[in-house]
Amino acid sequence: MDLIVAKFGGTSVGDGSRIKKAAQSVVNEYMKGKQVVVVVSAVNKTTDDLIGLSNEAIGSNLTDNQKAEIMAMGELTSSRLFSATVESLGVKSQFIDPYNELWPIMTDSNALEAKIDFATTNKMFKGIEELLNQGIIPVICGFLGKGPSGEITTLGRGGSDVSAFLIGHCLDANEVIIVTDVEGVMSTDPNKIEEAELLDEISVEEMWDLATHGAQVLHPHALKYKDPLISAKIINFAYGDLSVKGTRITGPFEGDMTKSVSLYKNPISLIALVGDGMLKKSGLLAKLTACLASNNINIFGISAGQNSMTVFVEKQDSQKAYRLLHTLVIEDDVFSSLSLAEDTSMITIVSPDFAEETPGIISKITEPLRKNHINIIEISSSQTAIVVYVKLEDGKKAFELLKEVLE
Ligand SMILES: Nc1ncnc2c1ncn2[C@@H]1O[C@H](COP(=O)(O)OP(=O)(O)O)[C@@H](O)[C@H]1O
Ligand SMILES: N[C@@H](CC(=O)OP(=O)(O)O)C(=O)O
Repeated sequence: MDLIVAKFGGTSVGDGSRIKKAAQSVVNEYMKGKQVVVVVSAVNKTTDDLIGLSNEAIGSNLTDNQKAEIMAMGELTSSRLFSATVESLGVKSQFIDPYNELWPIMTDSNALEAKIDFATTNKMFKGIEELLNQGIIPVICGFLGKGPSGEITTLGRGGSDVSAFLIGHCLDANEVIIVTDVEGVMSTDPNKIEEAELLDEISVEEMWDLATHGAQVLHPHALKYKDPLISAKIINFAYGDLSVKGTRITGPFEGDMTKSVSLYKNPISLIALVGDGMLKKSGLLAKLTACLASNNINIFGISAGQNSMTVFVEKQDSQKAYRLLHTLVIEDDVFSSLSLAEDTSMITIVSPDFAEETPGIISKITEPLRKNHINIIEISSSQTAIVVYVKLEDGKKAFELLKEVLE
C-alpha cells in the first residue's frame, strides 16, 4: 500500500476553511487506498506571534527552554485542530505531539536549534506504523523534537519541512509532499518578482544550494533525509488536491550528496591579476570572464579582493588563459600586472554543517593542514562548500586529512 507524508505549512492551515480543505485533501488520498501521515506547522504566523508576545512580556529573561515550550503551542494546537477536522470528515485520526508516547523525533538538548538523534529516531516509528495499519491518520507536530530529559525542543525556524522528510525517510514512504502557498519551486521568489516561472522539477543538489542561500520554500536540512527512492514534490495548497504536479524534487544522484570531499582529478592553475582599487571598478569581472569564455576556457572559480582578482583554470588551459589575460592587463589601465601559479590541487568539501551556524569550521579544516605543514594557497567558502587549493604535491595528503575531518 502506498504511504505518503503530507506536510502543511502555516498558510496552508491559515484559517478554518483552509484546515478543512487540507483535511479533505488528505481524506481523498486515504479513500483512494493510500496511507497518509500528516505533518503540520503552526497556523499562519502563530510562531511569530508567540515569540512577539514572549519578548514583550519577558524580554531577555526568557530562557531557551521556555521559548521552545511557548513556540511549541503553535504546533500543539494545529495538530489537534487538523486531527479533529479529519475525524469530522469520517476518518479516524490521532494527533501526536512530544507528550505522546508514540512521539518519534528525538534530539539533543539544544532547545531552539536541536540536532536530530537519527539513530534513536529511526527506531521510534513502530507505534505510528501500528496506527497506519489500523487505518488511522496520524497528525504529527512539525518543527518539534523531544530532548534527552523529555523536554520539548525545536528544530529551528521553518523546521517542519525537516520533520516531514525525516518521517518520510524513517517510514520508507513512497512520497513526501510539501504543501505551501506557491505553485512549487519557481525561477525565483514569486513574491519578489511576479514573472517567476514554475519549475517542473529540481534536483536535490540544486534545491540544496537554493535553500541554503535563503529560498524559504524548503528548509535545506530537510534534504538530508531525501532518499533517492522516495519521490518528493512541493505543491500549492490552493488546489486542495495532493495529486497536483507542482515541482518534483529529484535525486540525490551521487552517493551522500550532503557530505563529501573530492580531489579534482587534474591540476589547477591560479592566475592573479593585480591593480589599484579594482573592487571599485565596474565591469572588470565581465571583461575577464568574456575573454576566457570566448576562447572556450572553463573557469573553476574566481576570488576578488581590493587590489587583485584570482581566476582558477585547468592547468592544460593555463598558458592560453595567461596570455589572453595578459593582453587584457595591457589594454586596461586598471590592471597593472598578473602572475601564474601552475600546479595546484583543488579539494572541495561539501557538508550541511557549513550552512548551520558552526563557528570554527574553517579552522577545523585548516588546522590539520597546518599541523602537517601543508600550505593553503587559496581558500573559498560558501554556505555549502569550502574549496581549498594547495600545492599539487600536497593534494593527496590534504585530501586524506580533510576526509578525516568530515568523518
Ligand atoms: N524560488 C522560490 N520558489 C518558490 N517560493 C520561493 C522561492 N524563493 C522563496 N520562496 C518563498 O517561499 C515561500 C514559502 O515558504 P514558507 O513561507 O516557509 O511556506 P510554508 O509556510 O508553507 O512553510 C513562498 O511564499 C515564497 O515567498
Ligand atoms: N511554525 C514553525 C515551523 C515551520 O516550519 O513553519 P512553516 O512551515 O509555516 O514555515 C515556524 O514558523 O518556524
